[in-house]
Parts: sequence; structure tokens; C-alpha cells
Amino acid sequence: MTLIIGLTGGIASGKSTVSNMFKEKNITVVDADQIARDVVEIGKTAYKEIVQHFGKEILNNDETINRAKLGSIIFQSEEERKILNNIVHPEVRKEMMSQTEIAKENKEEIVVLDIPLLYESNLTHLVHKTLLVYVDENVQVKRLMERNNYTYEEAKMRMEAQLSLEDKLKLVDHVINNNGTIGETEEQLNKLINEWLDK
Ligand SMILES: CC(C)(COP(=O)(O)OP(=O)(O)OC[C@H]1O[C@@H](n2cnc3c(N)ncnc32)[C@H](O)[C@@H]1O)[C@@H](O)C(=O)NCCC(=O)NCCS
Ligand SMILES: Nc1ncnc2c1ncn2[C@@H]1O[C@H](COP(=O)(O)OP(=O)(O)OP(=O)(O)O)[C@@H](O)[C@H]1O
Repeated sequence: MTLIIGLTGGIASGKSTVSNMFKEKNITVVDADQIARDVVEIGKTAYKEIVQHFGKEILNNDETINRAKLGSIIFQSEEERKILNNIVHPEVRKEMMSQTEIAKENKEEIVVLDIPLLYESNLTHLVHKTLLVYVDENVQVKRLMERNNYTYEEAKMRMEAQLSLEDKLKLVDHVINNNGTIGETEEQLNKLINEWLDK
């Protein structure tokens, strides 16, 4: 049976870092952020609905979605965020389920669903075990500000659009603490994979 792991975290907690480690070990990762990008490509249903609601102001010159502009709207307003989520999330869910089915048909031992909003969107029924990439809040703000060149306020606003990592800690099956070095993170991941494969 394929073991389905739900990988989650908070913005800039290190999910992509861990998901890349899974990929390097040839473990399939179904990436919700990537799918959320694919389903809003020009001409797709979600793209049309986004332009219809948010207007052409959120488009770049080449008509692709200006993600920074759309982000600044939806992270400032819960109402607008819900509208965007309602457009994008059903499409993301469909595609994630179909990619997971393929991994199951291929009898892969482990498949990882990388879902930032695993708890916020109540998607835990899709997975057997959950794994949180955790960092302290001060580390999270600092890494987010550095990675995205955000001000402190911009970073905090995005973090506040999600359940806190402290709250997620109480809900998950497994935790990787990513406050330390990348090497320390990989060591924790290796241990977990061995546990799952019962080595
Ligand atoms: C608002 C958008 C255009 C901003 O794009 P941008 O390239 O700046 O960010 P990116 O997509 O890489 O997301 C970065 C992180 O932001 C957080 N985030 C994204 N969307 C949301 C949301 N609706 N609510 C809370 N956190 C979110 C996640 O932690 C995600 O990993 C984009 O995030 C988006 O389309 N969001 C809606 C779809 C969604 O919920 N995606 C997240 C997983 S399905
Ligand atoms: N252990 C670490 N030590 C130092 N920097 C790290 C560590 N882990 C991740 N980072 C850095 O922190 C930032 C956030 O990490 P990453 O992009 O993996 O987070 P994420 O959870 O995938 O973010 P998002 O939710 O925005 O997609 C990146 O710039 C990354 O290089």
C-alpha cells in the first residue's frame, strides 16, 4: 500500500526545502503551490474567473497574472482571500488527487502531498500521516523577509493568513524542526523515512 504523507508548514518555514529532499530521494511530491500556479495559466477556467472578479488591473503586460499584485490584495483582506481560494482550491484538489492516484497505481511506497493549507482547508482526509516543517516565529519572519524582500509588516500579514505553526504543532503526527542547519533537517527526515519504511 502506498503511504500518503501530508507535508505542511507555514509560509517560509522550509516546506520546499524538505520537499526537494524527498524528490532527491526519488519520492514523488505532489506540490499544491505548483499546481495552484498551473491552474491559473492564461485561458484556464480559474484564470478567467480571477480576471472576472479582480479585474484586468491584476494582469501583467503579457496578460499573465501579476502574483505580487494579487497577493497584496488577498493577504490584506480575508474576504478577497476566500474568493480567490474558492476559485483556485477546487481545481488544485482535483489535480492533486489525480497525481496521487498515478503514484498509487505505480505502487510507489511513499507519496508526499505538499500542502501549505493542509489544516486550514481541512484536507487531512487525503493523507495517512501528517508532517510539519516547524520553525520558531522569529526565524520564520526573518527568512520570509529575506527571501521575498518583504517588510516586517508584509511578512506578518502573510503569516497571519494561516494557522500559526504553534497551533499546527498540536495537530500533526510528525515534526521536523527546521531552526537549525539544512544538514540537521535532512537527518531528521532520513530518520522518519526509515521509520515509515520500517527499516
Ligand atoms: C496570492 C498568490 C497569487 C501569491 O503568489 P506568490 O507567487 O507570491 O506566492 P506562492 O503562490 O508561491 O505562495 C507562497 C506561500 O503563500 C502562502 N499562501 C498562498 N496562498 C495562500 C492563501 N490563500 N492563504 C494563506 N496562505 C497562502 C502559502 O504558504 C504558500 O506556500 C498565490 O499564492 C495564490 O494564487 N494563492 C491562492 C492559492 C493558494 O491557496 N495556494 C496555496 C496552496 S493551494
Ligand atoms: N535550515 C535552514 N537554514 C537556513 N535557511 C533556510 C533553512 N531552511 C530553509 N531556509 C531558507 O528559508 C527560506 C524559506 O524556505 P522554503 O522556501 O523552503 O520555505 P517554504 O515553506 O517552502 O515557503 P513557502 O510557503 O513560501 O513556499 C528560503 O529562502 C530557504 O532557502
